[in-house]
Amino acid sequence: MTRHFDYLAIGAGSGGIASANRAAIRGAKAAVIEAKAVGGTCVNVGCVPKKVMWYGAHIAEALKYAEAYGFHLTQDGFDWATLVKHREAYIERIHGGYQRGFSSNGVDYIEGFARFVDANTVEVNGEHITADHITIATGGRPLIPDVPGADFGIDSDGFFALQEQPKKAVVVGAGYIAVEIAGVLHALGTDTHLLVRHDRPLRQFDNDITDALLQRMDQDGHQLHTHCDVEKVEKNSAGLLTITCKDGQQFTDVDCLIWAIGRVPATDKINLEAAGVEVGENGLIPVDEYQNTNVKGIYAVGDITGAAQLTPVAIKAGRLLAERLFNKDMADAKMDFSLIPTIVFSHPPIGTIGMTEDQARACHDDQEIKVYRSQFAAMYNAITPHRALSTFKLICCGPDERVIGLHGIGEGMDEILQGFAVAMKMGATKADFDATIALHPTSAEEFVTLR
Ligand SMILES: Cc1cc2nc3c(=O)[nH]c(=O)nc-3n(C[C@H](O)[C@H](O)[C@H](O)COP(=O)(O)OP(=O)(O)OC[C@H]3O[C@@H](n4cnc5c(N)ncnc54)[C@H](O)[C@@H]3O)c2cc1C
Ligand SMILES: NC(=O)c1ccc[n+]([C@@H]2O[C@H](COP(=O)([O-])OP(=O)(O)OC[C@H]3O[C@@H](n4cnc5c(N)ncnc54)[C@H](O)[C@@H]3O)[C@@H](O)[C@H]2O)c1
Repeated sequence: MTRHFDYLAIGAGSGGIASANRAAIRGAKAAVIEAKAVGGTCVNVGCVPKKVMWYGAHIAEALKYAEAYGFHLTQDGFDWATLVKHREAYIERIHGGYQRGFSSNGVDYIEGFARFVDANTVEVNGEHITADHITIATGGRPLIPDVPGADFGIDSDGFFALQEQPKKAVVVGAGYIAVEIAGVLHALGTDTHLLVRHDRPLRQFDNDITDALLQRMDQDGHQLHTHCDVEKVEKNSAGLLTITCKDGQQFTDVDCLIWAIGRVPATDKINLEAAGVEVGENGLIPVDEYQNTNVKGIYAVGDITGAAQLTPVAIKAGRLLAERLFNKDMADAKMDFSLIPTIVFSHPPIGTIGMTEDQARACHDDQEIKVYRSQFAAMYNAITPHRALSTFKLICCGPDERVIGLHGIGEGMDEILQGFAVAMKMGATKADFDATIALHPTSAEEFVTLR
C-alpha cells in the first residue's frame, strides 16, 4: 500500500514541523517523518535543554550576588540529576504540544528513517510514501575530529545525556556550542577548561564584544587555553582521560571531554542520488532563494542548506515555502536572510545583528563608518563585589548614520536584542535611536543614549 501526500517533510525538527503544519493549515494533505524525537535538534539536544542549563547556571551566579543583597544563604550542594529530570520533563511536555498541533492541523506524523526511492517517493519502515512536494529538513549531527582517542569524548548530544555532573571537563571548540557548554559547566562548579585553536573563541563576532567576553571569563575564573590543537586522547585504567595538544600542553584526570567543533549535515544516508538531488562537497544541499533544490518538487530548509543555522531561520524558511506552495496569495513568498539577529548564551549573553566593525570597514569607505560604544557596570552586579562591565556598540553608515550593526554583551542582552532587530529591519538611523526615550534604569537605555 502506498500513502500519497501533497506535502511531505523529512525531519520533524524546526524546519520540517513548521513547514508541514503551515502546509496543512493552507489545505494540503501533509505529513512529516521523524527518525528520532519530535522537535529535532532544537527541542531535544539544542536550544531548549541548553537554555534550561543556562538558567541553572544563571541561578548559580545569582547565588554569588545574594550576600550583597542581604541574603545569608547556606548552600547545600547542587544536584545535577534534579535539574536534568525537570529539564527532560519539560521537553516531554513540548513533545505533547507538537503532537496536539499535528492533530489539530491534520498533519500525519510518521516515525521512522526516510530514504529516497525516486524524486517523488521515500521509503520508511519498508513502506513507500509518495508526495507531490518533498522537503528535506534533516538537519545535522555533531562532528567528531579524526584524532587518536577522539571517541573517548562526547559531543553536545552526549552532554545533554549526562546524568552526573562532570568533575573535570575539557570542552574543545570555539563556536557557540563550546562557549555555551563551557560557561554552564563552569558556573555550576565543574573544573572546566575551554580549548581553542586560535587566540580566542567566537572569532567571527565583533572584536570589542569578544574582548569583553574574554575579560568577563577572566574575572569569573574561566580557564581558557588558546592555541590548543588536540593531538591525542588517552584513557587510563581509572577511566580518566589525558588530552595532549600539539604544542605539548596536557590536561590530565579529565572525566568528561566534549567536542564542540561544528556539525555535519545529515545528507549522507538518505539516498539523495536516487532522487537526483545535488549535494555540495561539504554535504550541504544547495538551494535557490525559494528553497528549491536542483530537482523540481524537492526543497530543502534549515541547517542542511547551510544558511544561518538557527531555529527561527529554519522555521521561517519552512513556513514561507509552505505559503508559496499552497497559498495563492503568497505565490512569491521567500525568505529574507538579511539582518538575522543571534544570541550566544554565554555569561553574560552576547547579542548581535548586522555587520561587525571589521566587516563594515571592509565593505564601506572608512569615513562612511561611525562607531558608538559604551562600557558600563550594570546595576545588577555593580552593588556586589562582582561588579562587571557590559559593552554595547553601534555601527552606523553613511551621512544619515543608518545603523548597520548592533552588538552587545551584558546581563539581559538576550532579551534586549529582539526589539532593536525590528528597528534595524525598518532601517533605523542613529537619529531614530536618539529620538527614542530611554527606559530607566535599564541596560537597554545605553543603546539610545550613545554619544
Ligand atoms: C547544542 C545546540 C544549541 C543550539 N542552540 C540554539 C539556540 O539557542 N538558538 C537557535 O536559534 N538555534 C540553536 N541551535 C541550532 C538549532 O538547533 C538548529 O538551527 C535547528 O534545530 C535546525 O532545524 P532543522 O529543522 O534544520 O534541523 P533539526 O532540528 O536538526 O531537525 C532535523 C530532524 O530530522 C531528523 N532526521 C534526520 N534524517 C532523517 C531521516 N532520514 N528520516 C527521518 N528523520 C530524519 C532528525 O532526527 C531531526 O529530528 C542549537 C544547536 C545545538 C546543537
Ligand atoms: N545560541 C545559538 O543560537 C546557538 C547555540 C548553539 C549552536 N547554534 C548553531 O549551531 C551551529 C553549530 O555550532 P558549533 O558551535 O558546533 O559550530 P560553530 O561552527 O559555531 O563552531 C565550531 C568551532 O569549532 C572550531 N573547530 C573546528 N574544528 C576544530 C578542531 N579540530 N579543534 C578545535 N576546534 C575546532 C571552529 O574553529 C569553530 O570556531 C552554529 O553555527 C549555530 O548556528 C546556535
